[in-house]
Amino acid sequence: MPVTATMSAPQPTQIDALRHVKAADWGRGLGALVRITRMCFRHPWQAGAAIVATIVAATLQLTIPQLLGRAVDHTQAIVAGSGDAADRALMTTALTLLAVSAARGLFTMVQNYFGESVGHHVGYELRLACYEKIQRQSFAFHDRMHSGELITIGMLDLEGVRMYFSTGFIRVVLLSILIGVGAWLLLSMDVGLGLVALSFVPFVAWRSSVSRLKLRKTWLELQDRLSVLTRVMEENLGGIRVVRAFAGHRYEMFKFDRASKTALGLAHERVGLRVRNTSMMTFSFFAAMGLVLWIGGGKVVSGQITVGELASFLAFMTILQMPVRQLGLMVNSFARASTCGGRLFAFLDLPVDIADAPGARPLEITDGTLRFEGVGFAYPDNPGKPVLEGIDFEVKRGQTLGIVGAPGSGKSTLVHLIPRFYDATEGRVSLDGQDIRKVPLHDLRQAVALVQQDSFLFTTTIENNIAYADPWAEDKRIQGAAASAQLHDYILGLPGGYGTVVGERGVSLSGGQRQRLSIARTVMQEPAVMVFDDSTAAIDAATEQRIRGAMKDYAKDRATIVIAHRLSSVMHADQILFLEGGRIVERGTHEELLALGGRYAALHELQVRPEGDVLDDLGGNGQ
Ligand SMILES: Nc1ncnc2c1ncn2[C@@H]1O[C@H](COP(=O)(O)OP(=O)(O)OP(=O)(O)O)[C@@H](O)[C@H]1O
Repeated sequence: MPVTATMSAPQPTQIDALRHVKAADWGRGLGALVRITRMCFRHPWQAGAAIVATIVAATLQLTIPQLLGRAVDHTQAIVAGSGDAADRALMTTALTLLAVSAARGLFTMVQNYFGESVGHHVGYELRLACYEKIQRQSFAFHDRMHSGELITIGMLDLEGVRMYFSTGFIRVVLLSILIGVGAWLLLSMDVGLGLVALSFVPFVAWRSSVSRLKLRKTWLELQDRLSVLTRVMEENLGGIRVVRAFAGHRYEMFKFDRASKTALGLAHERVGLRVRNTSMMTFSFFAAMGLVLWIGGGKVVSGQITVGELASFLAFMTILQMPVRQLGLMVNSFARASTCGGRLFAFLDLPVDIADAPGARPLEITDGTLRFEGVGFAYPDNPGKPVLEGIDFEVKRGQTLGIVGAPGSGKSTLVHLIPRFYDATEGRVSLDGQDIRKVPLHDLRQAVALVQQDSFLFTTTIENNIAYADPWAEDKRIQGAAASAQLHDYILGLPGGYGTVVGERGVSLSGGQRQRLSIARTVMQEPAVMVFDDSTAAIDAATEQRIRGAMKDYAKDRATIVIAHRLSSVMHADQILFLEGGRIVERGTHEELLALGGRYAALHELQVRPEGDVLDDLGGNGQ
């Protein structure tokens, strides 16, 4: 009975929403900040130590201006001839100042160390979670999400979240104490002068926050540009052969230059903004300082305050200047963490559509029979257009099923349903009677091996590439698998033998050698169902036959599916399916299909008869 898939795939709209997480999404941003803060406090010792150290360091820092003021007054007393008592007082104050500065340095060190440490722990946990999510997401997700975008989330967004604790949270504690208590101390010394001394604070705090938010906006745009640049570069490197073959370097340079120019423009804008704001903030600070000197000087002359108290005011202002300027950094850190965290968590929270069903029972292989019953499938981005319809077949252990059909007829899609790269949208796929959606994915993928069209190789030794499914396999087994794939002698001829490292994406091997290496890798897996998806296209017919001969015994223990455009690759199969527009339009053995005189027979005719004869039949003679 047809079963309709019920699991919820990440909908295209969810992926688009993730792509467009904006700074203005306050609800999501606030949620992200709460979540990051909770993650930070999952390391209570480090977080607690950082907060306590921050409070102590800030308190110590606030005593410095008062000590300085006192030292100035003692010095004045010495100058006025107050004698030994003033001398001793100056010495004590100087030593206290030294001790307070050293202690403050020490606590700042503890604050930085543990603050960073919390960030690194959170970064580590999120990095693993991201990587795991990427591994678990379905092909449907990866079809829609470019790898450059995933790298941006996993690297840049993660960095924004990682920095939050030390540059955002801890800074709130530090700035609250420094600005709050500092302002109170200033005002309690002299309200009028205190207000003048603090006059630069609102302006600098406002400028710093506004400019940081503007810088943040340009940073987000820059990040978008950088992600485009990464994508262009990644595609260029991946398709370097196509670029060279088509002499496409000028066009590639044009694309890269266009993206780089926008990034350069944004970088200039950012520098301009920063320089303007720094100058304005510095000016307002020194203007306030000038006023304090002017008014405070008058008060000293009139005897309302001492020189030491005036010095304290100036020292307080200097100490306050930095944290007030850093308000912008703090605001930026919050804004960055909320957007980056919003996007990161939106990604981490996306549903995984292809996953173990609740209560999945272990897969039990008995007869090794694969069955498709009324299977239909449509890709998620085009649900109204089925790519497969009404697919029924059965293939047993020891049997071979051949699949042929024009490009785009749905052959690869069909076999991608077996290891659940995608889930059928109609009907049922079963292995030994067990619905493949109801068994653990790990069991299923161990039982199904797929040699794909694109034979991807890891940048490691040939031996490691072959033994990917079983890294602890004995050399004998690895060499046996290579021999079945007709690759053993070739590997022995290489300078490093099985230890030869194949280059990035296996570029140092030819297409046919790469395909044979993928076949050897699949042989190592010892699956119940083995699928060759046009994986001998780059191998000559004679070698392919030798591979088939060498794998005869091996094939007895498993069901084999072979997709091929070359009919000699499938004519030996127990059953051949001819696909057209996602439907099986013919089925039978090679002989039966030839006798039928339909599409398969026509294709056979095309492949075995000389080209001239075929063109004659088609109404042309090739002239
Ligand atoms: N990831 C995808 N997302 C959306 N549509 C897809 C995707 N992959 C394939 N298609 C579409 O599904 C149809 C069947 O493609 P499929 O790759 O299964 O054909 P095929 O018979 O294996 O072709 P070929 O012989 O060229 O490998 C095609 O129309 C293709 O455009």
